[in-house]
Amino acid sequence: MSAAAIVRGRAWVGDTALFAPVDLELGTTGWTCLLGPSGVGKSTILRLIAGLETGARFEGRVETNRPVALMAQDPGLIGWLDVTGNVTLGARLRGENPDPARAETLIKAVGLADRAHHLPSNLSGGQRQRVALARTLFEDRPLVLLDEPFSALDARTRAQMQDLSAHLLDGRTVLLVTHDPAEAARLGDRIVLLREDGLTEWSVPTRRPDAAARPYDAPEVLALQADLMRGMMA
Ligand SMILES: Nc1ncnc2c1ncn2[C@@H]1O[C@H](COP(=O)(O)OP(=O)(O)OP(=O)(O)O)[C@@H](O)[C@H]1O
Repeated sequence: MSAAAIVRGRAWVGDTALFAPVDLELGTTGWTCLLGPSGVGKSTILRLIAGLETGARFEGRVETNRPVALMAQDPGLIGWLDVTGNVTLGARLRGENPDPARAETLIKAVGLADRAHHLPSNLSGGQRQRVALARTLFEDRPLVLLDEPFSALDARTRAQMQDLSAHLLDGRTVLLVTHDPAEAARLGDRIVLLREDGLTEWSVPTRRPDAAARPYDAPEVLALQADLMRGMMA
């Protein structure tokens, strides 16, 4: 299997079809942005790839051939661990000795250096989301699934975290679920829209620079954003 992940099939919740047959193949590198209306099944696709329980019945084929990190919508932080403890949780659960310097660098990179020893209850929603992002980046996996990872962030911080993620996840396979056409226009090497009738591949006219998000104010990015918005409104 040359792809990093494959999802082929359809899903039901109870007797109701969630989406028509989908055929999604993720390459060995690059960002695929998945957009679509609320409740259509985007998180379900991520959870299927991650091998986790979903609320849906899936008939088809799911394959992955590399270690996965999933950042779910809910940051899922452990309340009695501080920021550093949460960022290094996965490594510690696996019985590894997490590299403190790497954790510190990532915590600084997400703008939380002065919060490293705070508990989640003392953080804002956006700060908690950045802890979850740092934890996902700390996992250092070749296949990374991000479910609305920047949704709680202000516009400036969101752009900064998009830049950081594009840089740190360069060369990985990333599947990003987002509701934000501007985000997809900055980050997508591929953009796919999921609707009840299945997946539609969106044309992405410009190549994304290596290890960088597209500039948020570039005319071609604004045009792609508008085009996506029109597609989502249709
Ligand atoms: N644990 C569950 N049990 C039953 N139904 C569920 C469960 N989780 C999700 N669903 C249903 O499955 C459908 C798809 O949910 P999913 O979270 O995949 O949608 P989504 O496209 O990611 O939505 P959003 O953009 O709002 O996050 C929804 O109708 C939801 O109500």
